Amino acid sequence: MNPVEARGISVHYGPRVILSEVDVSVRAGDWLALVGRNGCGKTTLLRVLAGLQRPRAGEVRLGGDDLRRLSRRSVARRLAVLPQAMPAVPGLTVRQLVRQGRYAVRGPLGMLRAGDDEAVRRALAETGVGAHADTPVDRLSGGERQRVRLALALAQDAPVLLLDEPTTYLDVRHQLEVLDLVTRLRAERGLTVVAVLHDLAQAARFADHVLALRDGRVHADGPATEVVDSDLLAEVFGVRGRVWHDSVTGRPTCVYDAVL
Ligand SMILES: Nc1ncnc2c1ncn2[C@@H]1O[C@H](COP(=O)(O)OP(=O)(O)OP(=O)(O)O)[C@@H](O)[C@H]1O
Repeated sequence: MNPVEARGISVHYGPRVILSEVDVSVRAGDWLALVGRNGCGKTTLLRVLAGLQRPRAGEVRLGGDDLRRLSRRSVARRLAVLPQAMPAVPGLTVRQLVRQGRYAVRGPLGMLRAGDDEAVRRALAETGVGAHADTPVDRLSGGERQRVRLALALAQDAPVLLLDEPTTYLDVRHQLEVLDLVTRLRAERGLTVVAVLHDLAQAARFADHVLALRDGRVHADGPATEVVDSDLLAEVFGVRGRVWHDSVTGRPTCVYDAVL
């Protein structure tokens, strides 16, 4: 049973069709990257998979169970979402924020237990922000904040991680740091990852599978090593570029040459 499966997802905003009959299938332990131009519906699809948005048509199944029949808390035990933005509460410390991940699992009136503190401690340590546990989040750098966001999602101890543009606003070093961290956590925790990524080169390097959206439909879906090529660059992003397979990693590498 796949941890995440979606069939025939359609989303409309008024007369605008954002997604049309989109299928998504993510196997346990897999990393799927959602790619496509700005505004093509990547975030919308991620929100549908997370149960944060109801599609007009289609269904999502988590581990074989219909998402519509699962409680919010039960969904939180199966998947955690790293959102594009975090609530800006002045003075809120890193530990206080990351603890919210446990409330997602327990519910707003749920009492936290000893195991919850351990889950928070582990999430802080794994993301390298333990030293900042008592620092207000608003005093951290962008790179540190992104790791705190990841810690917040990890504190849920869910087997599936949904990431919405985890590298936005980060310099190239911090982008790699976050993607390396996700790679490591995925191996250590056996996580399944679905990530919206803006950069096709990063998707090709880090993800096993790539699903490219175009005009609200799935334009390509398959192993990164097979799907990412210069045709995809041209058809999905409107960019002329070169793609070759790195001799060391075997992964596709992209260079962007010109706008088509
Ligand atoms: N609540 C809404 N009401 C109307 N239109 C919306 C709403 N939310 C999103 N849209 C539109 O739906 C389209 C898809 O948005 P979405 O955020 O899913 O795209 P995206 O591929 O994630 O974009 P980006 O790469 O720029 O983040 C966009 O054109 C957006 O303007």
